[in-house]
Amino acid sequence: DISSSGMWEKDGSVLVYGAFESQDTVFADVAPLLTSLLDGYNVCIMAYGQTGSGKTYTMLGPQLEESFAFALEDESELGIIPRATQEVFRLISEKPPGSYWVEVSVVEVYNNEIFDLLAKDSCGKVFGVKRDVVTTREGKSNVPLLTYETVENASEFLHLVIKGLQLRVRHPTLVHAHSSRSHLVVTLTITTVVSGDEFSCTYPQKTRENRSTSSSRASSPAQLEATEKPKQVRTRLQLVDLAGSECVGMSGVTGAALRETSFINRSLSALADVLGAIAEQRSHIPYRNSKLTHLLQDSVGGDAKLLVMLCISPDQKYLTESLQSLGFGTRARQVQRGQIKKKNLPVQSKAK
Ligand SMILES: Nc1ncnc2c1ncn2[C@@H]1O[C@H](COP(=O)(O)OP(=O)(O)OP(=O)(O)O)[C@@H](O)[C@H]1O
Repeated sequence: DISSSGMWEKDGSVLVYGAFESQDTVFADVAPLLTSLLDGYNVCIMAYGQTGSGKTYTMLGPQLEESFAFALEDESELGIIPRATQEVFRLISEKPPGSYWVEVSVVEVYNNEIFDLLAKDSCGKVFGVKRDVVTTREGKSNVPLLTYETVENASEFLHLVIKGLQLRVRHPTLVHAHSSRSHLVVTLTITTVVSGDEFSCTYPQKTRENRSTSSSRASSPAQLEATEKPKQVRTRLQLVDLAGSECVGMSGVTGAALRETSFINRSLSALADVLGAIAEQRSHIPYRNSKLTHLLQDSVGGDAKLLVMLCISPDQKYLTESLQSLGFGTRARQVQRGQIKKKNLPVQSKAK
Protein backbone atom coordinates (compact mmCIF):
# COMPACT_ATOMS: atom_id res chain seq x y z
CA ASP A 1 0.00 0.00 0.00
CA ILE A 2 1.80 3.12 -1.18
CA SER A 3 -1.28 5.28 -1.67
CA SER A 4 -1.60 6.34 1.94
CA SER A 5 0.76 8.73 3.57
CA GLY A 6 3.50 7.07 5.54
CA MET A 7 6.95 5.61 5.44
CA TRP A 8 8.29 2.19 6.20
CA GLU A 9 11.81 1.07 6.66
CA LYS A 10 12.86 -2.40 5.56
CA ASP A 11 16.28 -3.98 5.97
CA GLY A 12 17.55 -0.58 7.01
CA SER A 13 17.90 0.68 3.46
CA VAL A 14 14.59 0.71 1.55
CA LEU A 15 12.30 3.61 2.39
CA VAL A 16 8.78 3.88 0.99
CA TYR A 17 6.90 7.18 0.87
CA GLY A 18 3.19 7.69 0.37
CA ALA A 19 1.74 10.02 -2.25
CA PHE A 20 1.21 12.83 0.25
CA GLU A 21 4.63 12.72 1.83
CA SER A 22 6.30 16.11 1.84
CA GLN A 23 9.50 17.03 0.00
CA ASP A 24 10.89 17.88 3.45
CA THR A 25 10.48 14.31 4.67
CA VAL A 26 12.02 12.81 1.55
CA PHE A 27 14.99 15.16 1.73
CA ALA A 28 15.58 14.45 5.42
CA ASP A 29 16.47 10.89 4.38
CA VAL A 30 18.68 12.05 1.51
CA ALA A 31 20.65 14.67 3.50
CA PRO A 32 23.08 12.26 5.24
CA LEU A 33 24.50 11.40 1.80
CA LEU A 34 25.64 15.01 1.48
CA THR A 35 27.57 14.77 4.70
CA SER A 36 29.23 11.71 3.12
CA LEU A 37 30.03 13.82 0.05
CA LEU A 38 31.88 16.39 2.16
CA ASP A 39 33.56 13.50 4.00
CA GLY A 40 35.09 12.42 0.68
CA TYR A 41 32.66 10.02 -1.00
CA ASN A 42 31.28 10.35 -4.52
CA VAL A 43 27.49 10.36 -4.43
CA CYS A 44 24.85 9.72 -7.14
CA ILE A 45 21.11 10.22 -6.65
CA MET A 46 18.83 9.22 -9.55
CA ALA A 47 15.07 9.18 -10.08
CA TYR A 48 13.58 6.33 -12.12
CA GLY A 49 9.94 5.68 -13.05
CA GLN A 50 7.34 5.73 -15.79
CA THR A 51 6.49 8.96 -17.52
CA GLY A 52 4.41 11.30 -15.35
CA SER A 53 5.13 9.43 -12.11
CA GLY A 54 6.91 12.33 -10.37
CA LYS A 55 10.64 12.09 -11.17
CA THR A 56 11.11 15.75 -12.07
CA TYR A 57 8.92 16.80 -9.13
CA THR A 58 11.07 14.67 -6.81
CA MET A 59 14.40 15.88 -8.20
CA LEU A 60 13.60 19.55 -8.99
CA GLY A 61 10.11 20.51 -7.80
CA PRO A 62 6.89 21.50 -9.57
CA GLN A 63 7.57 22.65 -13.13
CA LEU A 64 6.31 25.94 -14.48
CA GLU A 65 3.77 25.60 -17.29
CA GLU A 66 5.52 28.01 -19.66
CA SER A 67 9.04 26.65 -19.39
CA PHE A 68 11.11 23.77 -18.11
CA ALA A 69 12.08 25.80 -15.07
CA PHE A 70 10.63 24.98 -11.69
CA ALA A 71 8.85 27.17 -9.18
CA LEU A 72 11.24 28.59 -6.59
CA GLU A 73 8.74 30.70 -4.62
CA ASP A 74 7.39 27.95 -2.42
CA GLU A 75 10.46 26.48 -0.73
CA SER A 76 8.46 23.62 0.77
CA GLU A 77 7.89 22.27 -2.77
CA LEU A 78 11.54 22.27 -3.82
CA GLY A 79 12.96 18.91 -4.80
CA ILE A 80 16.23 17.12 -4.11
CA ILE A 81 18.49 19.07 -6.52
CA PRO A 82 17.92 22.57 -5.05
CA ARG A 83 17.79 21.24 -1.49
CA ALA A 84 20.96 19.17 -1.91
CA THR A 85 22.81 22.20 -3.21
CA GLN A 86 21.64 24.35 -0.32
CA GLU A 87 22.78 21.63 2.07
CA VAL A 88 26.19 21.30 0.36
CA PHE A 89 26.81 25.05 0.69
CA ARG A 90 25.56 25.00 4.29
CA LEU A 91 28.04 22.23 5.12
CA ILE A 92 30.82 24.10 3.28
CA SER A 93 30.06 27.25 5.31
CA GLU A 94 31.01 25.29 8.43
CA LYS A 95 34.47 24.54 6.99
CA PRO A 96 37.45 26.91 6.98
CA PRO A 97 36.84 29.74 4.43
CA GLY A 98 38.15 29.01 0.93
CA SER A 99 38.74 25.34 1.60
CA TYR A 100 36.19 24.05 -0.94
CA TRP A 101 35.70 24.92 -4.57
CA VAL A 102 32.38 23.99 -6.26
CA GLU A 103 31.76 23.61 -9.98
CA VAL A 104 28.64 22.60 -11.84
CA SER A 105 27.97 20.92 -15.17
CA VAL A 106 24.53 20.29 -16.68
CA VAL A 107 24.13 17.63 -19.33
CA GLU A 108 21.20 16.01 -21.11
CA VAL A 109 21.25 12.68 -22.87
CA TYR A 110 18.79 12.89 -25.74
CA ASN A 111 18.38 10.24 -28.46
CA ASN A 112 21.63 8.66 -27.27
CA GLU A 113 23.60 11.92 -27.70
CA ILE A 114 25.15 14.01 -24.93
CA PHE A 115 24.43 17.75 -24.90
CA ASP A 116 26.31 20.26 -22.77
CA LEU A 117 23.54 22.58 -21.54
CA LEU A 118 25.98 25.18 -20.16
CA ALA A 119 28.08 25.60 -23.30
CA LYS A 120 28.10 29.17 -24.59
CA ASP A 121 28.56 30.68 -28.01
CA SER A 122 30.88 33.66 -28.61
CA CYS A 123 28.10 36.10 -27.53
CA GLY A 124 27.78 34.34 -24.19
CA LYS A 125 24.34 33.00 -25.07
CA VAL A 126 23.72 29.55 -23.71
CA PHE A 127 22.90 26.73 -26.09
CA GLY A 128 23.32 22.99 -26.02
CA VAL A 129 26.46 21.62 -27.70
CA LYS A 130 26.93 17.97 -28.53
CA ARG A 131 29.74 16.26 -26.61
CA ASP A 132 31.17 12.80 -26.49
CA VAL A 133 31.97 10.52 -23.61
CA VAL A 134 35.26 8.63 -23.51
CA THR A 135 37.02 6.24 -21.19
CA THR A 136 40.29 7.54 -19.77
CA ARG A 137 43.47 5.48 -19.40
CA GLU A 138 42.53 4.98 -15.76
CA GLY A 139 39.23 3.44 -16.88
CA LYS A 140 37.08 6.39 -15.78
CA SER A 141 34.40 7.99 -17.94
CA ASN A 142 35.09 11.54 -19.07
CA VAL A 143 33.37 14.13 -21.26
CA PRO A 144 36.06 16.17 -23.07
CA LEU A 145 35.32 19.90 -23.41
CA LEU A 146 32.39 19.74 -21.00
CA THR A 147 31.60 23.13 -19.46
CA TYR A 148 32.15 23.45 -15.73
CA GLU A 149 31.02 26.70 -14.10
CA THR A 150 32.29 27.73 -10.70
CA VAL A 151 29.51 28.59 -8.24
CA GLU A 152 29.81 30.18 -4.81
CA ASN A 153 26.31 29.68 -3.45
CA ALA A 154 23.08 27.76 -4.03
CA SER A 155 21.34 30.59 -5.87
CA GLU A 156 24.17 30.87 -8.45
CA PHE A 157 23.87 27.13 -8.92
CA LEU A 158 20.07 27.26 -9.38
CA HIS A 159 20.39 30.12 -11.85
CA LEU A 160 22.69 27.95 -14.01
CA VAL A 161 20.51 24.87 -13.74
CA ILE A 162 17.39 26.84 -14.71
CA LYS A 163 19.27 28.28 -17.72
CA GLY A 164 20.29 24.77 -18.76
CA LEU A 165 16.76 23.46 -18.25
CA GLN A 166 15.35 25.89 -20.83
CA LEU A 167 17.09 23.72 -23.42
CA ARG A 168 15.83 20.38 -22.17
CA VAL A 169 13.62 18.56 -24.65
CA ARG A 170 10.04 17.88 -23.66
CA HIS A 171 6.91 16.88 -25.54
CA PRO A 172 3.35 16.10 -24.55
CA THR A 173 2.25 12.47 -24.37
CA LEU A 174 -1.17 11.05 -23.50
CA VAL A 175 0.14 10.31 -20.01
CA HIS A 176 1.99 13.55 -19.31
CA ALA A 177 1.58 16.96 -21.00
CA HIS A 178 5.12 18.12 -20.10
CA SER A 179 7.04 14.91 -20.48
CA SER A 180 10.87 15.11 -20.30
CA ARG A 181 12.28 13.39 -23.35
CA SER A 182 15.86 13.31 -22.14
CA HIS A 183 17.90 12.22 -19.14
CA LEU A 184 19.17 15.19 -17.13
CA VAL A 185 22.50 14.86 -15.30
CA VAL A 186 23.49 17.72 -12.99
CA THR A 187 26.97 17.28 -11.51
CA LEU A 188 28.51 19.21 -8.64
CA THR A 189 32.26 18.75 -8.40
CA ILE A 190 33.84 19.73 -5.13
CA THR A 191 37.58 20.32 -5.15
CA THR A 192 39.76 20.62 -2.10
CA VAL A 193 43.39 21.51 -2.51
CA VAL A 194 45.67 19.97 0.04
CA SER A 195 49.21 21.35 0.25
CA GLY A 196 52.27 20.64 2.36
CA ASP A 197 52.63 18.05 5.14
CA GLU A 198 49.95 19.74 7.18
CA PHE A 199 46.54 19.84 5.57
CA SER A 200 45.96 23.40 4.52
CA CYS A 201 43.51 24.30 1.83
CA THR A 202 43.29 26.91 -0.87
CA TYR A 203 41.61 27.40 -4.23
CA PRO A 204 42.94 25.56 -7.26
CA GLN A 205 45.45 27.51 -9.30
CA LYS A 206 44.55 25.96 -12.61
CA THR A 207 41.40 24.91 -14.31
CA ARG A 208 40.93 21.34 -15.37
CA GLU A 209 42.37 20.18 -18.67
CA ASN A 210 39.10 19.14 -20.23
CA ARG A 211 37.37 22.37 -19.30
CA SER A 212 36.27 24.57 -22.19
CA THR A 213 34.97 27.45 -20.10
CA SER A 214 35.41 28.43 -16.53
CA SER A 215 34.45 31.29 -14.34
CA SER A 216 36.83 34.22 -14.11
CA ARG A 217 37.08 33.35 -10.43
CA ALA A 218 39.04 30.22 -11.34
CA SER A 219 42.30 32.09 -10.89
CA SER A 220 41.07 34.21 -8.00
CA PRO A 221 41.73 34.23 -4.26
CA ALA A 222 44.73 32.62 -2.72
CA GLN A 223 47.47 31.43 -5.07
CA LEU A 224 49.62 28.49 -4.13
CA GLU A 225 53.29 28.94 -3.37
CA ALA A 226 55.34 27.84 -6.42
CA THR A 227 57.40 25.49 -4.28
CA GLU A 228 54.42 23.67 -2.82
CA LYS A 229 53.16 20.54 -4.48
CA PRO A 230 49.44 20.82 -3.97
CA LYS A 231 47.17 17.85 -4.29
CA GLN A 232 43.67 18.41 -5.56
CA VAL A 233 41.05 16.08 -4.17
CA ARG A 234 37.75 15.94 -6.01
CA THR A 235 34.44 14.46 -5.00
CA ARG A 236 31.38 14.44 -7.17
CA LEU A 237 27.64 14.68 -6.59
CA GLN A 238 25.64 13.47 -9.62
CA LEU A 239 21.92 14.25 -9.60
CA VAL A 240 20.01 12.44 -12.33
CA ASP A 241 16.43 12.96 -13.51
CA LEU A 242 15.96 10.07 -15.94
CA ALA A 243 13.49 10.30 -18.82
CA GLY A 244 10.35 8.25 -18.14
CA SER A 245 10.19 4.58 -18.96
CA GLU A 246 7.05 4.17 -21.00
CA CYS A 247 4.76 1.84 -22.83
CA VAL A 248 4.14 3.20 -26.33
CA GLY A 249 0.49 2.08 -26.26
CA MET A 250 -0.16 4.09 -23.10
CA SER A 251 1.71 7.25 -24.07
CA GLY A 252 0.22 7.30 -27.61
CA VAL A 253 3.35 8.77 -29.24
CA THR A 254 4.03 8.65 -32.97
CA GLY A 255 6.67 9.96 -35.43
CA ALA A 256 9.68 11.76 -33.89
CA ALA A 257 8.28 11.26 -30.38
CA LEU A 258 8.12 7.52 -31.02
CA ARG A 259 11.80 7.57 -32.01
CA GLU A 260 12.59 9.45 -28.77
CA THR A 261 10.63 6.87 -26.79
CA SER A 262 12.58 4.08 -28.39
CA PHE A 263 15.91 5.77 -27.44
CA ILE A 264 14.65 6.37 -23.89
CA ASN A 265 13.56 2.77 -23.41
CA ARG A 266 16.77 1.42 -24.94
CA SER A 267 18.98 3.53 -22.67
CA LEU A 268 16.95 2.59 -19.58
CA SER A 269 17.21 -1.09 -20.43
CA ALA A 270 20.96 -0.59 -20.97
CA LEU A 271 21.07 0.85 -17.43
CA ALA A 272 19.13 -2.15 -16.10
CA ASP A 273 21.51 -4.50 -17.98
CA VAL A 274 24.51 -2.79 -16.41
CA LEU A 275 23.01 -3.16 -12.93
CA GLY A 276 22.22 -6.81 -13.69
CA ALA A 277 25.78 -7.47 -14.91
CA ILE A 278 27.25 -5.82 -11.79
CA ALA A 279 24.84 -7.76 -9.54
CA GLU A 280 25.92 -11.03 -11.19
CA GLN A 281 29.58 -9.94 -10.94
CA ARG A 282 30.13 -10.59 -14.64
CA SER A 283 33.61 -9.95 -15.99
CA HIS A 284 32.27 -7.62 -18.69
CA ILE A 285 29.91 -4.79 -17.73
CA PRO A 286 28.25 -3.35 -20.87
CA TYR A 287 28.68 0.35 -19.99
CA ARG A 288 29.31 1.30 -23.59
CA ASN A 289 25.99 -0.01 -24.88
CA SER A 290 24.52 3.46 -24.37
CA LYS A 291 25.79 7.00 -23.79
CA LEU A 292 23.76 7.15 -20.57
CA THR A 293 25.50 4.16 -18.99
CA HIS A 294 28.89 5.27 -20.30
CA LEU A 295 28.35 8.72 -18.75
CA LEU A 296 27.19 7.27 -15.41
CA GLN A 297 29.77 4.47 -15.38
CA ASP A 298 31.72 5.74 -12.36
CA SER A 299 28.57 6.42 -10.33
CA VAL A 300 26.76 3.22 -11.10
CA GLY A 301 29.63 0.75 -11.00
CA GLY A 302 32.44 2.76 -9.55
CA ASP A 303 33.21 4.22 -6.20
CA ALA A 304 30.08 6.29 -5.54
CA LYS A 305 27.28 5.91 -3.03
CA LEU A 306 24.22 5.34 -5.23
CA LEU A 307 20.65 6.20 -4.24
CA VAL A 308 17.83 5.25 -6.63
CA MET A 309 14.48 7.02 -6.09
CA LEU A 310 11.73 4.93 -7.70
CA CYS A 311 8.62 6.93 -8.63
CA ILE A 312 5.48 4.80 -8.84
CA SER A 313 2.03 5.93 -9.97
CA PRO A 314 -0.71 5.14 -7.43
CA ASP A 315 -3.14 4.56 -10.35
CA GLN A 316 -4.02 0.89 -10.85
CA LYS A 317 -4.10 1.21 -14.63
CA TYR A 318 -0.31 1.64 -14.58
CA LEU A 319 0.26 -1.60 -12.67
CA THR A 320 2.44 -3.12 -15.43
CA GLU A 321 4.67 -0.01 -15.54
CA SER A 322 4.84 0.07 -11.73
CA LEU A 323 5.93 -3.57 -11.59
CA GLN A 324 8.54 -2.85 -14.26
CA SER A 325 9.90 0.05 -12.16
CA LEU A 326 9.97 -2.14 -9.06
CA GLY A 327 11.92 -4.70 -11.11
CA PHE A 328 14.50 -2.01 -11.88
CA GLY A 329 14.68 -1.17 -8.17
CA THR A 330 15.19 -4.83 -7.32
CA ARG A 331 18.14 -4.98 -9.71
CA ALA A 332 19.63 -1.86 -8.18
CA ARG A 333 19.24 -3.45 -4.73
CA GLN A 334 21.07 -6.59 -5.86
CA VAL A 335 24.17 -4.68 -6.78
CA GLN A 336 26.81 -5.67 -4.29
CA ARG A 337 29.55 -3.21 -4.82
CA GLY A 338 33.02 -3.44 -3.38
CA GLN A 339 33.97 -1.24 -0.50
CA ILE A 340 33.14 2.34 -1.43
CA LYS A 341 36.27 4.41 -1.80
CA LYS A 342 36.63 7.55 0.20
CA LYS A 343 38.91 10.35 -0.97
CA ASN A 344 41.52 11.46 1.53
CA LEU A 345 40.19 14.81 2.71
CA PRO A 346 41.49 17.12 5.44
CA VAL A 347 38.39 16.73 7.57
CA GLN A 348 37.33 14.63 10.49
CA SER A 349 35.12 12.07 8.82
CA LYS A 350 32.63 9.55 10.04
CA ALA A 351 32.87 6.65 7.61
CA LYS A 352 29.62 4.79 7.07
N1 LIG B 1 4.27 14.08 -4.92
C1 LIG B 1 3.68 14.98 -5.72
N2 LIG B 1 2.92 15.97 -5.20
C2 LIG B 1 2.31 16.86 -6.02
N3 LIG B 1 2.42 16.88 -7.36
C3 LIG B 1 3.17 15.92 -7.92
C4 LIG B 1 3.85 14.94 -7.15
N4 LIG B 1 4.52 14.12 -7.98
C5 LIG B 1 4.28 14.58 -9.23
N5 LIG B 1 3.46 15.66 -9.19
C6 LIG B 1 2.95 16.40 -10.37
O1 LIG B 1 2.61 15.42 -11.36
C7 LIG B 1 2.99 15.88 -12.65
C8 LIG B 1 3.97 14.89 -13.30
O2 LIG B 1 5.15 14.85 -12.50
P1 LIG B 1 6.64 14.94 -13.10
O3 LIG B 1 6.75 15.99 -14.14
O4 LIG B 1 7.55 15.03 -11.97
O5 LIG B 1 6.70 13.50 -13.80
P2 LIG B 1 7.94 12.78 -14.48
O6 LIG B 1 8.03 11.42 -13.90
O7 LIG B 1 9.16 13.62 -14.42
O8 LIG B 1 7.40 12.67 -15.98
P3 LIG B 1 8.23 12.54 -17.36
O9 LIG B 1 9.08 11.33 -17.28
O10 LIG B 1 7.14 12.37 -18.39
O11 LIG B 1 8.98 13.80 -17.55
C9 LIG B 1 3.60 17.27 -12.47
O12 LIG B 1 2.60 18.23 -12.69
C10 LIG B 1 4.02 17.28 -11.01
O13 LIG B 1 4.07 18.58 -10.46
